[in-house]
Amino acid sequence: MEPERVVIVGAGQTGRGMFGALFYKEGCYELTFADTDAALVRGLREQGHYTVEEKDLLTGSVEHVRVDGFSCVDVADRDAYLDALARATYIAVAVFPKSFDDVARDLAEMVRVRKARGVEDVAAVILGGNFVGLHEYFQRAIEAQLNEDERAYARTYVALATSKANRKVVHAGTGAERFALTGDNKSVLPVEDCLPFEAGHRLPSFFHIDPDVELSMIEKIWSENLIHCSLGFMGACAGYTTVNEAIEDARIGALALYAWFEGRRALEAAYGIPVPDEAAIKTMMEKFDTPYFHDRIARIVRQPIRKLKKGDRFLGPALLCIEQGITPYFILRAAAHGFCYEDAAEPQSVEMARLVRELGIDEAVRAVTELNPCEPRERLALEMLADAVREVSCPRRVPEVFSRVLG
Ligand SMILES: NC(=O)c1ccc[n+]([C@@H]2O[C@H](COP(=O)([O-])OP(=O)(O)OC[C@H]3O[C@@H](n4cnc5c(N)ncnc54)[C@H](O)[C@@H]3O)[C@@H](O)[C@H]2O)c1
Ligand SMILES: O=P(O)(O)OC[C@@H](O)[C@@H](O)[C@H](O)[C@H](O)CO
Repeated sequence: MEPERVVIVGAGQTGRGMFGALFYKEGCYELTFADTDAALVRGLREQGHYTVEEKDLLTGSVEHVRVDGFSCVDVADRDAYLDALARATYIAVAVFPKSFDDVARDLAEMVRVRKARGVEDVAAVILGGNFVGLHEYFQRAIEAQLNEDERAYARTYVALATSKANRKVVHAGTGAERFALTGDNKSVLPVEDCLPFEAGHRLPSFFHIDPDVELSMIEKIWSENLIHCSLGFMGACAGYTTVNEAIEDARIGALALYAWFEGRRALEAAYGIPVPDEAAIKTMMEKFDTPYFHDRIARIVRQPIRKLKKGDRFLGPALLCIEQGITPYFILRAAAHGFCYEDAAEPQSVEMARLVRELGIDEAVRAVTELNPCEPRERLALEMLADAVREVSCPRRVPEVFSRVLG
């Protein structure tokens, strides 16, 4: 029997370091990496392998996984790319939200190719990315491009499943071999319980079929990513370069934890998800401050405008807090730091600084977050966030007339 094929869309850190390594270790799949970055595709193809360092963040023990025997395809090479998609049993997507529409367009084209070929084997599209509502977003975006027959075909033979791709993976850095990655060693991938394979079909052993992955994504993004980015934003303002430095600054560590608590209390009130106990909190903090991994703040805060939008790691839990009668003081205070640092190498931070300069704080906060001032809860979040930006940026922004009075 031919091996099942896997296409990984987005051959970056998560694509190679989590999906790639996990599928490779199964030992029974034919792997293809697809990417829009022509140099990455060419380089991976030439080298023919890459290494992932899988680390236990608490003990420092390490396993090196050398991934090889894969193919690579440039998304611009349409025939080859669509052919690979059409022949795959699993398609794992690991891109940022700004690329979701492009990937949805390609998946819709894949549906047409499969239908035209009369393919009746199921394909499972495993969606990854820090985004609340992955399944719904892709379903809408794909179906919007299909006619009624194609939609009916897609609903029968192409399953979309949200997954919680939560391995922390970064480039291995200077001195390491080209394309090498390093990260934690999470060995399971929670996957939505909706794969319509026939009875007896063997799923990858690392799939952990979960009845409510969308809710665990909400939990992950609105608490773990919330504290991560709170440390990142406040750390960036303090001039730190790694999350370890930020958490070792007792004040920043405590403020980030308070933000996390607000999010956790809201998750408990709204969804009944218990607030983790002290031991779990200690482990989480130890993993952030591990001596074996130095996550760069520049990575943690990348694309700050995305991170400050309505459903993401700050405004998602902040609005949930307001809905549940909890004041999201520390969440919005941490978020405010995103408006108060400027990194010339990060286009979205440069853009935010421009918005604040040209529009003033209130309008800049509205433009970045896309909160609706006519909706009472969103209006409260907007006003609290704008005031927090005023407070956090105070020494630099006190109007001249006040500073003269205040001396
Ligand atoms: N790195 C992590 O630790 C981590 C952990 C959990 C979740 N995530 C999430 O995974 C996603 C990817 O993050 P990453 O760190 O791997 O980023 P990355 O930049 O390393 O990889 C993204 C890759 O996608 C490619 N790409 C962009 N548009 C594409 C398209 N239309 N088709 C195919 N490829 C395309 C890019 O060229 C790039 O190689 C994000 O949503 C991120 O939030 C990352
Ligand atoms: O990937 P982003 O940019 O959405 O967020 C940066 C980090 O918080 C994130 O990559 C975490 O390391 C990851 O989500 C861990 O599961």
